[in-house]
Amino acid sequence: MLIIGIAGGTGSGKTTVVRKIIEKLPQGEVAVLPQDSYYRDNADMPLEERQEINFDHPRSVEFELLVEHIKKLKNGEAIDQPIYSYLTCLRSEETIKVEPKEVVIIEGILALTQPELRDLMDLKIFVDCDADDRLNRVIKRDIVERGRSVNKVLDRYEKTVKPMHLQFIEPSKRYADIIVPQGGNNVVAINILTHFIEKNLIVKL
Ligand SMILES: Nc1ncnc2c1ncn2[C@@H]1O[C@H](COP(=O)(O)OP(=O)(O)O)[C@@H](O)[C@H]1O
Ligand SMILES: O=c1ccn([C@@H]2O[C@H](COP(=O)(O)O)[C@@H](O)[C@H]2O)c(=O)[nH]1
Repeated sequence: MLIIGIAGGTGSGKTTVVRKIIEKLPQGEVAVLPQDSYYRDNADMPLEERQEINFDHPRSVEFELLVEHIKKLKNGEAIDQPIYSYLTCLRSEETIKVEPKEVVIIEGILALTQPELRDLMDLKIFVDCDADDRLNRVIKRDIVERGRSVNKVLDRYEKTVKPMHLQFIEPSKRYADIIVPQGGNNVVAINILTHFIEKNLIVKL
């Protein structure tokens, strides 16, 4: 099993890079563990309070469960991956059964900040993108997909997203084996990564 970590700021293009890598690999070879699925369940808090949580701080994510799940997959066991909603800021009662695959991708803003998680990764990638481009994309995306207003997105960006990016995410770039500028648009980087993964699969089979 090849375990790949893909980190980078919000809106940097992590999900797009993952999608483009998967498209190029044989079907059914890849399992994706999005860090966002592991946001802690704060069902005991009212919605207004949940919406004020600092979701860009490592303590907001149940990394213990993510690490446990990766270890299980490595051990050949299936996992029940949580489902998280950005609209309600809650975990669903349902889960997704994820079977062990030849390639496991862990994708998320804080994926390279945790030593125990990094130690499980065979390849660490940081998707790099200018802050103004990321903010531009996040405004558009959060209005359409996450039920936010422009003011709400800008307010969160100033209060938590930007400071946490500078404190935790940007410094985690030093742990990356490969830094990918221009995210999903970087055809050369996507091809290099895909070839690396394919080569490792052939060696392991
Ligand atoms: N190179 C790009 N140019 C313009 N928009 C992009 C680009 N890459 C991603 N996007 C868009 O920006 C948003 C965030 O991209 P995404 O890949 O989900 O980033 P992340 O997973 O890092 O938050 C999505 O709506 C996506 O379609
Ligand atoms: O309920 C939530 C939980 C998280 N967020 C924000 O999402 C981004 C990380 O997701 P990406 O897909 O990598 O952009 C992070 O900045 C959190 O603040 C949210 O808006 N609502």
